[in-house]
Amino acid sequence: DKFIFQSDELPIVDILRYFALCFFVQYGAFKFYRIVIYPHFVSPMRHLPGPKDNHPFFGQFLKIFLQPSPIGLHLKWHHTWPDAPFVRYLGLGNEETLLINTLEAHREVLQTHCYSFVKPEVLYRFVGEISGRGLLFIEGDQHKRLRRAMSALFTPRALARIAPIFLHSAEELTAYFHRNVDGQGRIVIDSVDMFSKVALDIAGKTVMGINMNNFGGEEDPEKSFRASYRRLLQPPLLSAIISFINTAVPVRKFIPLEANLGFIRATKNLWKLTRKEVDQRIVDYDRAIEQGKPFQSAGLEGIGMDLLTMMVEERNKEKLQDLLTEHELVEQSLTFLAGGHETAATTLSWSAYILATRPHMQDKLRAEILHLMSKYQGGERPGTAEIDKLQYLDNFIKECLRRFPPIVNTFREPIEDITICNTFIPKGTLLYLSFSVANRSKDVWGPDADEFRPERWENLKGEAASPYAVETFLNGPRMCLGRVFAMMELKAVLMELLLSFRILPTPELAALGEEIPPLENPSITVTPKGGLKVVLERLDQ
Ligand code: HEM
Repeated sequence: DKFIFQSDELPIVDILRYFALCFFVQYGAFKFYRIVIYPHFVSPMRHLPGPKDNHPFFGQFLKIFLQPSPIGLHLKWHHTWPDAPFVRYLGLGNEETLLINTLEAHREVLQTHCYSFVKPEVLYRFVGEISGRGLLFIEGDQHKRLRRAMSALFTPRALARIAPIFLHSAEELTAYFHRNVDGQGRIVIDSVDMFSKVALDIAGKTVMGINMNNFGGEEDPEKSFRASYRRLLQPPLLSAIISFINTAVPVRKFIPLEANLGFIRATKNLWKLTRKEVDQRIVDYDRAIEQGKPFQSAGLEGIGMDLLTMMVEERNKEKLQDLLTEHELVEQSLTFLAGGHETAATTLSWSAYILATRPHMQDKLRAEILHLMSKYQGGERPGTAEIDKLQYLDNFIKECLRRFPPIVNTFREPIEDITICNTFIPKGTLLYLSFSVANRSKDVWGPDADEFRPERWENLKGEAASPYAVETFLNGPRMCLGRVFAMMELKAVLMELLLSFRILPTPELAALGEEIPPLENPSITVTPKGGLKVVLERLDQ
């Protein structure tokens, strides 16, 4: 009996062992092929130009993060092979990655063959946890449909309903500075932290019609939007490292360290807070309509209209309940909040840095604004259409967005084998788009591409006149939907600030001269390392 029992059992155990062994041998052989053999001896892209000093397993992955700047290595490769449409390098596990390198290659990927590319999962793991899937991550026909619906919120008419909020918030900001100046009419601010608060305050009002009150009151670290975003966007080093590893290998769920758990808690909190607002808005909006009253978000005090309410309006008007489900409204609100606030904040801190270190630009900008203001009296402010006509302000912000694009990079991946600029790219290859590479090409912008020169926008020539010469908002069907919105916001804040305050460098900043401050790395945004302090001095001082 014993013998029969054993002979029945053994084959199952043996079979399992055999399968396990086969699985591991095959997996090991496959990984060996993908990591060692394929990229070096088989890949059709192996002869493309690119760095060859690869680590046997990490490729260039570690080097990118050990640089003093998150954009340095890609810029260096661009300058080494300026004419190559793509620069090939190896990432973690020798994954082949193509840096989109020339203007033509950008146009082909983003416009001509836009829908042959999707955003890879790696990008979702990079920002999607914070921004939600929303319009940013939806693909193909679904994207076309949602984009059409969302575009209704960004027409000039729709933006005119939102714009007064920018001016109002900018006035609130300067009032806050006035209240907090010292006896000499000065206040030292960390522009990174301060503008992050400002931009989130504006996003709270314009996206969801709520007052996040980032300039006053107690902050509950577990509950406020601000605390959650700060935890996610300015994470402790270990948390940032885990996030970067998570983009390559999805390990987030398996790391029980506090640095990771804090990230997960902050993300959950953002979703919870946003869902609460969306659910409430749908109820309040429907109630107002039933009662025949126009709906107005409580946080806006009648100043303007927010995107969430406009989405609910649009969903009712156009019968879009299948497209704009409650879940979709949450995702979309998160996309607008995340997409709009840290980007604008980063641009404002770089603007403050430039204005503090280049006083002649500040004087010129203020003179232009004061000239416009001379037409208005008694605290009255021009509308956004008038502000938009300020040519130097426009050039200044465009140059800021060109020279300091706030986002480090984005990714694409072809959904089929494709040939772009005579380069065969197999399905699933990772394409890396560096905003700084696109915006700072010397071939396009000339030898002074790295200099900050607003005047260059007065007379764009040759390739610099192409929309693809600046990719800060991207181009083509997946271009940023909030571009005009963002420009209005930036102009309103800078205008108000320059009307009341002189921006001066701190002694540390003055010591840097025109040298660019060091940057955070790793980071999603191009942000000065450890913040960037400037002094604001009342103009009447
Ligand atoms: C300086 C400010 C901003 C910058 C630099 C910026 C940049 C970008 C970039 C580069 C993309 C494309 C990402 C990709 O496809 O990989 C994008 C997409 C998007 N942005 Fe912005 N953005 C800014 C402000 C805003 C604002 C204020 C909003 C909304 C209130 C917004 C909403 C969106 C949306 C909805 C998309 C997805 C578009 C689509 O895929 O169809 N952005 N943005």
